[in-house]
Amino acid sequence: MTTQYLCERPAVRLQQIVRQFGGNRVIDNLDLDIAPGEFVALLGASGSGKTTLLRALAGLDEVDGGRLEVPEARAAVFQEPRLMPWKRTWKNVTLGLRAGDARQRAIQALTEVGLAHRLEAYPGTLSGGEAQRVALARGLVREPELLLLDEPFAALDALTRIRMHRLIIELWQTHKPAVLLVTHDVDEAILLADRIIVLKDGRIAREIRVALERPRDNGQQGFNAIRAQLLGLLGVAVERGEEGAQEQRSGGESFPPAASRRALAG
Ligand SMILES: Nc1ncnc2c1ncn2[C@@H]1O[C@H](COP(=O)(O)OP(=O)(O)OP(=O)(O)O)[C@@H](O)[C@H]1O
Repeated sequence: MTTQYLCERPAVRLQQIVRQFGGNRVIDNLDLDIAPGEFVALLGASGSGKTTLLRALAGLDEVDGGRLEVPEARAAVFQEPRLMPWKRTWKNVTLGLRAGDARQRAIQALTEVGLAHRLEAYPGTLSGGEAQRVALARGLVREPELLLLDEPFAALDALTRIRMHRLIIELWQTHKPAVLLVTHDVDEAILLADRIIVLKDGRIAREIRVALERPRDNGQQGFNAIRAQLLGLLGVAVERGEEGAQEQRSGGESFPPAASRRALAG
C-alpha cells in the first residue's frame, strides 16, 4: 500500500523501508508520511513491527533498505522513563543540553508537565506518573519537531493514564510537534490521534482518519464505530451488545471496555 503524500514537506517521509532480522522481514517496503504537527497512532498485533519502526525513526536502529527522512530535532519517550537515578530531576531533563540556560529550560519544561515542585527530587522518590512526566519534559526541552512515543502510558494506572492523555494533548497543542505513538490500546489511539495506522506483518494494513472533535471521550458519537472498525481490523471479536453495555456501565473515558483496553497486548 502506498501512503498518499499529505503535504509538500512532511515532518517524516518513509519510502520503501525494509528491516530484517536474519531471514525475517519485520518491516516490509513501508511507505509513510507524517505531516508537521500531525498526531499519528500506530496499532498492530504483537510482533507486527511497531517498535522496530519507532526505533528506526528515533535513530536507535538501522534500516536495511529504503529512504528515511526525519527531522533532526526529535525525541523519544518509552514505556519506562529511563531516568538516571543518581541525578536530580532537573539534571535528568538537561542531559545532553549545552550549559548556559539549560537549568532555566528544564524548569520551564518541568513546569509544563506540572512538576515545578520536584526539580531537586531524585527519580527514586517519584511516582510512576511523575517519572513519565519527567521523561516527557526531557523530550520537550529539545523542542522536537517529531515526538516518538512507545507505549508511554502502558505501565500507569488507569487514572494516571487519563491525566497523561490530557497532558500529552495539551503539550501537543502548545508545541505542535508531529507525534508517532505506538500503543496496544485502541481507545487511547482514538482519543489521541488524528490518524491511526494499523500495521500488519511490517506493512500498513489500513489507515483511519479520526475526525472526532477535541476534547474527546469514549462516549462521544462516532467513537464506537471507529473502535468496532479497528477491533475488526485487529481480529478482536467483540460479542454483540457487549461494547454498548460495558460503555453504559463505565461511562466517560476512565474505564474503556475490556475488549479494547490493551486489546492486543502480547
Ligand atoms: N534485535 C532483534 N533481533 C531479532 N529479531 C528482532 C529484533 N528486534 C525485533 N525483532 C523481531 O521483529 C519482530 C517485530 O518486533 P517489534 O518489537 O517491532 O514488534 P511490535 O509490533 O513492537 O511488538 P509488541 O507489540 O509486542 O511490542 C518480532 O518478531 C521480533 O521478534
